[in-house]
Amino acid sequence: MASELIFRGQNESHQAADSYSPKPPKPWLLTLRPIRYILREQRLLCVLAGIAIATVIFALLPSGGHRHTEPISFDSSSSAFTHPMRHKYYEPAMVSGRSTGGKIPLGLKRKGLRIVVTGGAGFVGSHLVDRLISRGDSVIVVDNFFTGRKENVMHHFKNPRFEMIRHDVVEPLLLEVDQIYHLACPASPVHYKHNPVKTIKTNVVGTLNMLGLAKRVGARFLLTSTSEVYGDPLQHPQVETYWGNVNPIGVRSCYDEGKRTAETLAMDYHRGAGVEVRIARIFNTYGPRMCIDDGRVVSNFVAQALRKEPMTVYGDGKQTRSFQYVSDLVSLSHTTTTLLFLYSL
Ligand SMILES: O=C(O)[C@H]1O[C@H](OP(=O)(O)OP(=O)(O)OC[C@H]2O[C@@H](n3ccc(=O)[nH]c3=O)[C@H](O)[C@@H]2O)[C@H](O)[C@@H](O)[C@@H]1O
Repeated sequence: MASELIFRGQNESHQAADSYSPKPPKPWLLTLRPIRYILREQRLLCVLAGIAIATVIFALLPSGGHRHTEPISFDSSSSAFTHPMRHKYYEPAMVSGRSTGGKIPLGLKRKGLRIVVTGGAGFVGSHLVDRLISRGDSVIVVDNFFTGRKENVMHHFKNPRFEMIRHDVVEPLLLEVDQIYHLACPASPVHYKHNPVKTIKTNVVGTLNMLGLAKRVGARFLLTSTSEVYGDPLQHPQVETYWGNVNPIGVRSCYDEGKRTAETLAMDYHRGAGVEVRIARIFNTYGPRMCIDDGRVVSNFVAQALRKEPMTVYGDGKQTRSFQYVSDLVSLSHTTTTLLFLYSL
């Protein structure tokens, strides 16, 4: 009995000890429980979520805190940190029409633009490349060397801001650039009549490819057109609103109509796809690096004069042209890219 009593007593005390009376649950512990579970069991998920949150935070923060705020004037007596600095600093974004990005400490020079010059090894193109490089831009020359020559740009070969690609614009090309100067095409009658199909293909397909590139990367586009879009003009001098008098089936049509189509394409990409385009109608240009066998009147006359040969005047000699020196053209083309839509040079 005693043992029974003892046993019962033990049993009772055990029961008393076992009788579970939970503490009132803390509500915040209940909410933490699933989080603790996720932290313990889904570590990979947590790491990924952390990365995503950090990415969102860094993307929302401005990359250069001072860029979207008023410049801080460290010393009211000094103008060095006030508006002139901001003006200088904002300039590249305005020129390219979009931000050049990156964190640039105050006081550093503006970042140059990345520019592709098709036909950049040619007579006009190489002078344009000189101008862009001296301005501080990075230039990629694309040329198939049909009329262009490496010698025209070889003085830039050691410059890290210069690159050259042997490429025919008739084939597509993908480059990350801010601006496209599209000059590639034989411009002398001797050259373009030599291969008319290639000439019109360069003007149409080549321009299409370069405009496609401009659209894709958001680059500003300059088309170098020609006075030949006026054909045999009935109006003198030709104003930009004059539509011309062009023979669509003549021996010069590959160039004349090719450039007219190139202009149409440029304006359609502008209206239809929002590409920023400029068109420069270039007249008869002369200057250093012009090919001696260019076939145009200035090079012919100079070459004949140097050889002490008689100068050949075609027709009755009463025809007129507008002539310009290449450096004048290059500085105007550069202005045109910044300012105008259509410009007869
Ligand atoms: O002046 C222009 O706007 C255009 O010049 C050239 O076209 P073209 O007018 O035929 O240029 P040139 O070959 O230099 O001829 C100019 C004039 O001089 C004459 N000429 C040319 C060469 C020559 O040895 N002798 C000569 O009398 C031509 O018959 C023509 O009337 C180019 O095809 C275009 O790219 C350019 O835009």
